[in-house]
Amino acid sequence: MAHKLASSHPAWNKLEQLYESKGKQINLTKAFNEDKKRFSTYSQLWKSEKTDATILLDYSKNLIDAEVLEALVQLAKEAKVQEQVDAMFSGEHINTSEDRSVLHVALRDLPGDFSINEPGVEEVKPELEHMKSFSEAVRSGAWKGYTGKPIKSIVNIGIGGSDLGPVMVTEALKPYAKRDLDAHFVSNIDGTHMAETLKVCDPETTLFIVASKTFTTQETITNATTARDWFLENAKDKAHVAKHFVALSTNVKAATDFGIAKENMFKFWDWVGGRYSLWSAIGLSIALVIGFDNFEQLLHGAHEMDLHYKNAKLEENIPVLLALIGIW
Ligand SMILES: O=P(O)(O)OC[C@H]1O[C@@H](O)[C@@H](O)[C@@H](O)[C@@H]1O
Repeated sequence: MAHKLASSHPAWNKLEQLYESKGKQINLTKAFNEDKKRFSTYSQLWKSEKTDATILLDYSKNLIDAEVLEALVQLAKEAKVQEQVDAMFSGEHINTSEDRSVLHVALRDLPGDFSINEPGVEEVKPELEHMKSFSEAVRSGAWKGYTGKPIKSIVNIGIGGSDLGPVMVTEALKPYAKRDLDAHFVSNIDGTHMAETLKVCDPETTLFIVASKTFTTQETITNATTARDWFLENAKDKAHVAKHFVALSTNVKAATDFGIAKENMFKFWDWVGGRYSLWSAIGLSIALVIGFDNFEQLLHGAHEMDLHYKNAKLEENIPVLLALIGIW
């Protein structure tokens, strides 16, 4: 599908005119005083159909009025947003720069609502099963380090999408965390980040998670090599690496060359963009910290929002409204 600049659509001109004629003078205090229903007009309560979760989207405090909102929705129509959404869910290659599908929504479609036909989608559930058995073994203490002790610290080594998503979710969901399992995230190429982390870790009880879609990212491979050298200084025998290093990657060959055992690899697919990868095997650190059942709940919640995004009309579509207001 050909992409056009947003500014090439007629609604863009309309928005520019609206901004000049009144948009830049919209005053919130005045707007609320003049319209007692402003909050209810420009807010939306989303309710889950499966749980008691609700999300209140309050966009009444943005500098918009009915005419601006209408022009923004018109822009979405002219840009064929709905068609693009449908193209994404049907596996079309909307990632035109890499000529790939964009199917992170398949990672959380556990009920199979979207019937996505793309190689790899059928592997999502077996991979989740692998994450479940592994994370449960580590959390219960059944998974033992090379001297027979249970794991006490995990260190996720990754950068960009292979770091930020898990960092954000484990922080946000801290109340669900297993408190006797320390989680560290090392992303920085500055050796201090790894050195300071290793100071508080014990090689006998530390699990390293090398998270890299490509497994070629310089920062991550450098940090992973530092971690492996540190580990082997203590453990001596390379055979022990299998108990302390796992890989999350689409590049099985490079992870094997690094020395990761096949059964310690958690894979995902090239249709998972880096910035959306926390829902894939990249989320292993999340499952370890909050437990696999909670990780699965996270996937279910995201899937419900995917259903809303796919099915709600543009005027009531929470992600679309937020994106449009972002443009304004
Ligand atoms: O997961 P890997 O392949 O190590 O990439 C890590 C990060 O690298 C950056 O350069 C960007 O491409 C990010 O989108 C990506 O998440």
